[in-house]
Amino acid sequence: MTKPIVVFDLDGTLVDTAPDLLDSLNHCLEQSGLERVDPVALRRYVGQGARVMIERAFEAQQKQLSPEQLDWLVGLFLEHYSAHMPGQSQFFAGVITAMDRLATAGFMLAVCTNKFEALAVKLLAELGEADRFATICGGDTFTFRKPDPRHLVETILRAGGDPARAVMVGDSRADIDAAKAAGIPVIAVDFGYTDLPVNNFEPSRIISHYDELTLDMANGLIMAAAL
Ligand SMILES: O=C(O)COP(=O)(O)O
Ligand SMILES: [Mg+2]
Repeated sequence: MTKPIVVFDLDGTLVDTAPDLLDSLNHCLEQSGLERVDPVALRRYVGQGARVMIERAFEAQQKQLSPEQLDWLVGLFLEHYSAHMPGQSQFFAGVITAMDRLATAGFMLAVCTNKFEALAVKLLAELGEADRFATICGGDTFTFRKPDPRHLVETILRAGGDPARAVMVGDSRADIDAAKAAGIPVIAVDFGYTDLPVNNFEPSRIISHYDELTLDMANGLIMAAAL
């Protein structure tokens, strides 16, 4: 039988990337003559990739943004973010041990993120963990991205997994909505980047630390989904 799979979101779920996203976003805003944003505001802008993050920051300051200027800023963001990687970004507490536990028990692991694929691969490689994932799919890997359920389903298929034996772990509405629309159970972490608390989006489970992501939890969710 196909191995079961756990698919992780990246920003705010696997890795605490906020300080570096904030630095690079503020670099872009400064270059455009806008005010810098703080870590609290950043949580409202992250989740749909860099392009949307920049658009949201402009909207919040009621500043116009032409398509050409947005393209230029996305390029500037990529250049700055990529050059400073891995910066201050770190895996969340307990997640490496949790992934070890899952892999030892026969689970495949994958990443489904709205970050650009190249940035996600580079970040995980620089943190020394890219090889443990069967696949790393970004917001530009397909023609659709979370909350579109196909982003998650296609990630699972690319990893060689079965969507009927899968669990998603995420921090935002996009993750939870994608998983629910795909009929895949979803564990939400409550320490990630979201403006509203994750319980509003009704995930299958909520955890506050990766010690709570046990084999029983993952197996139980897959079994319940099959009923
Ligand atoms: O960078 C973003 O905006 C979103 O990235 P995530 O899907 O890994 O949370
Ligand atoms: Mg996230």
